[in-house]
Amino acid sequence: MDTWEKEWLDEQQRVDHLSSKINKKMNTIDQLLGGKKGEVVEIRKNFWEDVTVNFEDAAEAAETAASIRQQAELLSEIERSHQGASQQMKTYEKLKNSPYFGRIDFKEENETAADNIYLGIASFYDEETNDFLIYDWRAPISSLYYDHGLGTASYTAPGGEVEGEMKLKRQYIIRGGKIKSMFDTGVTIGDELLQEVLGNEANAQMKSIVATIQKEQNEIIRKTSGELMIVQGAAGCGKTSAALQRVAYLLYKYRESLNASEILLFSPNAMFNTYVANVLPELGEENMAQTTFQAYIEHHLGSDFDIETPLQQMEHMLSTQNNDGYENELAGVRYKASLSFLESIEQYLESLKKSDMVFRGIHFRGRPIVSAEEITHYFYSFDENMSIPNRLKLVTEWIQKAVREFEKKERKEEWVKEQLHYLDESVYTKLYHKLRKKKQYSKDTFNDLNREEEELSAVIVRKAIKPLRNKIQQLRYVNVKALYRNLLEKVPHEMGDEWHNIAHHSKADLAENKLSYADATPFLFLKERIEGFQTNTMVKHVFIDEAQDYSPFQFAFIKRIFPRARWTVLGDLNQSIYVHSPENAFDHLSQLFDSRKIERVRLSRSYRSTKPIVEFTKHLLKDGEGIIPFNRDGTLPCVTRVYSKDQLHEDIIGKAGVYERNGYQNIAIICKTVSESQQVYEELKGKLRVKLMADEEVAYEKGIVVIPSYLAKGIEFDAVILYDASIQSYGAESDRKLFYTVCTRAMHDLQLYVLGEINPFIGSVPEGCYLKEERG
Ligand SMILES: Nc1ncnc2c1ncn2[C@@H]1O[C@H](COP(=O)(O)OP(=O)(O)OP(=O)(O)O)[C@@H](O)[C@H]1O
Repeated sequence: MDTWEKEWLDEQQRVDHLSSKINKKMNTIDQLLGGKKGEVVEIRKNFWEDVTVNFEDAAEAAETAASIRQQAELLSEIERSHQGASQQMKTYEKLKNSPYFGRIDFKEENETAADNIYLGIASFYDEETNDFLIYDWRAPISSLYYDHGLGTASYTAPGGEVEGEMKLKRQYIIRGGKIKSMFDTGVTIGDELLQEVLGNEANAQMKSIVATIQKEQNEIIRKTSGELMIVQGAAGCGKTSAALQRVAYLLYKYRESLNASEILLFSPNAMFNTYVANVLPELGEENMAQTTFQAYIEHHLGSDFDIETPLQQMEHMLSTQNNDGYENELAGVRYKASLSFLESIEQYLESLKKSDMVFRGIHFRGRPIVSAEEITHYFYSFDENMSIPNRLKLVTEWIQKAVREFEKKERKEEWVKEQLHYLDESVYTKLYHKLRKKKQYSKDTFNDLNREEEELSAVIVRKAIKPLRNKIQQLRYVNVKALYRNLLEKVPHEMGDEWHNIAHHSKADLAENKLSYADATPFLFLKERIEGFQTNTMVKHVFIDEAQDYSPFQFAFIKRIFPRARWTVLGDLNQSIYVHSPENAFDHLSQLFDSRKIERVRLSRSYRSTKPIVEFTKHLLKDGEGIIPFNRDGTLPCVTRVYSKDQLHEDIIGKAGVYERNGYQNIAIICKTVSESQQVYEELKGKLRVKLMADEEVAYEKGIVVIPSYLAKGIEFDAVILYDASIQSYGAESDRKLFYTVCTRAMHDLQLYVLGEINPFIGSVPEGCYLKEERG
C-alpha cells in the first residue's frame, strides 16, 4: 500500500467514525421528536382540562385568560423546538451523505502543531471530545480554504486577525458516506474538482457551489461592510451562484438577527425563481423571499390596468425595429426610464401642491355628495407646505363625514322603503335579535315597529354605501390617470416635438386602461407619491440579479420602497437586452448611494461554458478580450448554413437526437421571439419530443425545449441550438447583446443555424474559433 492509499484509508476511517457519531445524534433527536409529538398530542387533548375556566367575575375571567395563554404558549414552545429539531435532522441527513468537502491543516503562529479543519455545509460538534469535527463553510476560519494556498495565511476571527501557516489543503467528493475522490491542491481550489463539477450535465435547477468557490467569488460572499455591492462579470462567471451563497452566508453570520424572509431577491422572471429555488435548501437554509419587479407592479396596479410585461415590450420592439417611428418610440421609452423623468415628476408633484390636482366627485345613485370642485377647494385650503398625502388624509376624513350625513338623510328615500319591503327573512331575524340584545325594544309595540323600520333602513343604506366608503378610503377620488395624462402634456426639454406622438400613444392606452411597460413604473411612482409611498422597512437585504436590465428609474423606485435595505446587485452590461437600459446602468445606480459605502467586485473567469464556447462568444462582443475561460475542453461551436426551412427543421431534429444520445438532458432550441418559438414548436412537435416554454409562469423543466431568448436569460443548458443566427434575425447593432446572451447559455455544445446570410457578429469571430458547414 503506498502512502496515498494509506492516507485514503485513514480519511475513510475518519468519515466512518463521523458517520457513527452523526447516527448517534440522529437517534437522540429521533427519540426527542417522537417524545415531543406525544407531548403535543397530549397537551392538545387535555388543553381544556388543564386550564381553569371561570367567568364568574372580572378577576376570575382574567385568570382564565392567563391560564389559556400559558397553556397555548407551552404548546407553541414545544412545537417550535420540534421544528428546530426536525430542521437539524435534515441537516444531519445531508452530513451523513456527505460530511465535508474540504480540509485545511493550519498551524497558528506560536503553536507547535497544526489543527485539522474539515469543512462542510454545517458544523458538527462532538460533546464527548469537545471538538468541532466539521466546521461550517461560513465560519471565520473556513475563509482560509477559499482565500489561501499553502504557506503563510491568515483569517479574521471575532477577536482579530489570526496569522499562521497552511500546511495542507485537500478536497473530497464524498457520497453516501464513501470517499469518491480526494485531491491535494495548491493556491486556488483545485481545478480537478472544478473540472469534475463543471463537466457534469446541466440540472433543471441551479446547484450550490460551496465546495469550489473561487477566491474572487469569496469576496462577494463574505464582504458585508458596504451598503451597495455591485458585482459585474461576464456570462457564466458565477454571479448568481455567488449571490445565493452570499444569502446563505448572511443567514449564518447574522443568525441571531436576520431571517430568510428579510432578504428579498429580484429575479428576471418568474421561471427563474423556480430555477434557483433549490440552492439554499441544499445548504440547509430556508429560501429568501423572491419576486420580480413586474410582480410588484402588477400587485399595485394589476386590478385597474392591463399592464404590458417586459416580454411583451421586447416582443413589440423587436417586431417593429424596421418600422418608421421606431427611433421615436425608442427615445420615448428611454426617457421614461431615466432619472430626468423622475425629476420632472417630482417637479410636477411640487406644482400640484399649489394647483391642478384632479379629483373625481363623490356620487351615490347618481346624486352628488361632494363635487370635484368642492374637494379641490378643500384640498387647497390647507397650508401649501403640507404634503399631498397628509392633505389627502384630512380630505378623506372630511369626505367621509359628508357621506355620513348624506347617509342619514338617505334613509328616508323611496328606494330604501322599497328594499325594506322585499327584505330577506334572515336579515330581518338577525336584526330583531340584535335589537333585543341592545335592549332597544320597549313594551310599546307601535314604537318598536317604527324603530325596527328605522334600524332596517339604516342597515340597507349602510350596506349600499359601504363600497363607496371603501373607495374613498382607498383615495379613488384622486384621479391619478388624469394627473398622469396632464404630466404627459408637458414636453420635456430633452425630447422636443416628437414627444407629442409618444404622449398621444400613452394617453390612448390609458383611455383603454392599458399601461405600457415604459409607463407602468412612472405611473406607479406618481400614484405612490400622491397617496403616500408604501415603504417596506422589514427587508434588510435586497438582491437584484440581471441588474443590467433595470432602468435608473426602477432602481430609484426600489430604493424608496426599501429604505433600510443593503443592496447586492449583479449584472453584466454586455447582456442588457432591453431597450430601456442605458449603457452605464450601474453609474446611475451608484448615484443613489453614498460613494464611500459602495463596493465593486469584478469577476473575469467564466465557468459555465467550455473553453471553445467562451473563445467563440467573447469575440461576439466589442470588448470581450478580458473574459477568461475556465480551462475545460469541448468541441468547437458549429455554424451551419441552410437554404430552406424544411432543411433547417430536419437538421435540428437530427442534432437534438445526437445531443440526447450524448446523454444531455437539457437541450434548448432558442428562438428570438415568443411568436417565433410558437411557430417552431408547431412545426417540430409532431417529429420531436419537444416542449414549448414561452410562458414565464411555468417552472423550468428538463428535456428538449423551444424557448425565446428573453426567457433563456440567466439559465443554462447542456446544449444550445440557435434557431436562426442569420442577419435577418440578428442584424442590427442593438441585437449584439441579445445574440451574445443566447449563445452563452450553452455549457457543453453550441450549434448555430443560419437561414440566409451569416450575421455580422459571427462574421467578426476569428475563423479557427468555430466550424463551418453548408447544407443543401
Ligand atoms: N466556483 C464555482 N464552482 C463550481 N461551479 C461554478 C462556480 N462558479 C460558477 N459555477 C457554475 O457556472 C455556471 C454559471 O454560473 P452562474 O449562473 O451563477 O453565472 P452568472 O454569472 O450568473 O451567469 P449569467 O450572467 O450568464 O446569468 C453555473 O453552472 C455554476 O454552477
